[in-house]
Amino acid sequence: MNIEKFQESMYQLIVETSTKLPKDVRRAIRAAKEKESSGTRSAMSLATITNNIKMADDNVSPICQDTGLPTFKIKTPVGANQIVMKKAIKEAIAQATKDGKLRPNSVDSLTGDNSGDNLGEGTPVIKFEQWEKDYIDVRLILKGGGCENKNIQYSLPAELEGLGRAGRDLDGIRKCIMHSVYQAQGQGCSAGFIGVGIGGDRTSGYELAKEQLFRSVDDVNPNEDLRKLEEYVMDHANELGIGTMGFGGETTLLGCKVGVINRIPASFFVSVAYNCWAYRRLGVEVNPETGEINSWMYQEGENVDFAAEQEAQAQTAASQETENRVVTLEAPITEEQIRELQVGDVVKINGMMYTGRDAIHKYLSDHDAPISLDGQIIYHCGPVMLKDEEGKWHVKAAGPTTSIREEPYQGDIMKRFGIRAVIGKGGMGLKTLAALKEHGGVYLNAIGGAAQYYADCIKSVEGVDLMQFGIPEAMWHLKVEGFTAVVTMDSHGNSLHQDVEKSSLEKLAKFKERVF
Ligand SMILES: O=C(O)C[C@H](O)C(=O)O
Ligand code: SF4
Repeated sequence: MNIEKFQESMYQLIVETSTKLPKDVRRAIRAAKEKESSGTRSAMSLATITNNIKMADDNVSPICQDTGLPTFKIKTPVGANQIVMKKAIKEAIAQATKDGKLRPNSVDSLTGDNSGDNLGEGTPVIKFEQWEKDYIDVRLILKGGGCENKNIQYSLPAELEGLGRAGRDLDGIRKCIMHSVYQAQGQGCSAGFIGVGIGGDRTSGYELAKEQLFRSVDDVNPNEDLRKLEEYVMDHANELGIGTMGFGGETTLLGCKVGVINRIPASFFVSVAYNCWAYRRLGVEVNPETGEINSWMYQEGENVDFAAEQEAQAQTAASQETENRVVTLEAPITEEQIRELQVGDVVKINGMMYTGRDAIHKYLSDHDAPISLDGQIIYHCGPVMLKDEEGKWHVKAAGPTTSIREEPYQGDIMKRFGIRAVIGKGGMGLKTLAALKEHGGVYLNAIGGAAQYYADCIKSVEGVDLMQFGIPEAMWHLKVEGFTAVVTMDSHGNSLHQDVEKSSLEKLAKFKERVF
């Protein structure tokens, strides 16, 4: 095979997957958008999401800054050399990382060192299988960490919150799936897609669940029981009211695909792979002699380019036609300014903010801050950054990361350094809520996955500290303009996340009765 050409084809596949959502996913997102009434938080979030999809198309830049753990599934004709193919894929991955199409995401689990090129022990994942056909089928999924953390595996029989007993039958499986959507709340950047694997052991069950994410959103399950189950879940999961980003709303789930394999008598696993709206998976058919792409997969049917939606959003933003109050903030922020904010307010930020995520929060819990954070804003974000020839940094993608991971540290750090606002996504817990009240702080929810939209709000990179933690984990000093987020936890003890969790649990309990 022409291996240079094959490497080029793999590079194309990687770039396309990271920057362009497949057609079936776009249609599902458009349908969700059409269901939300205008002016609501969910409608505003979906408008930002569709705008972001269009920006990623135009900029050929990552849809979301978390480009995940690249996972390749490859089927080859007998005799194809898998060793050289693997090497070419790794080189294509390193090149795409260098070009800012992938974030350096491969981290040594013991030392925390980022390899910088996405290559390392176990990354990327490349799985081969042989088949009788005469072409190579390569599929790629870039599934980010936030939604991966919301995967869940049930061992039946089980006692489920809100739903009671789930037994070893189709109805027990139904309960697990409904519960999996509930437990994800908005933290996996809902509205999401789920792949479900019934049976197997813990490993093959999860494998099967992930495999389902390679199915087309609008296919029909050939197994009659599973078809009914998928339809049931799609009909009812949205009644949980979790909505986009967990803001409450009409659409919580965009797709549900279920597969089944045999199990052994003692084990009965239901494994769920949760994928965010930024459902980046594509595939190509490759000629095994020339290494060229014969055709692209998931490209049937209508394409939605979201150009009209982007236009409409520009008009809405201009007239600020939202049912919420819009407040402009610029750091340093005073306690009085924070105390005025209420859950539901839309905040537009100008001026400085500092990124800080997992490594920084751990570091700040027992070190001094490299700069004064008094009155400042911390952004839970691990951006994609590129350095130009003059050594100047540029932001290529910069959406929020899941905030709940910082729950053990956040409140103490805000109090100790005088931080007034944190921006992230998915909300935080009771410890942080209490600290916000005591200290006078606010939690702002940005739209998860909207990495192009937020990169555009960042006007310059003014500096960086703690680079030893690697690009996603360093503390970037960012100057922003018109950076929009929603107050979802205020200094008066209110939390939209807590409210949505409570109401969705009540709604979940409605699905307790046997259906199958
Ligand atoms: O690592 C990130 O940038 C985000 C992550 O995918 C998340 O959803 O929390
Ligand atoms: S930030 Fe959200 S959209 Fe991006 S990978 Fe994480 S879960 Fe997905």
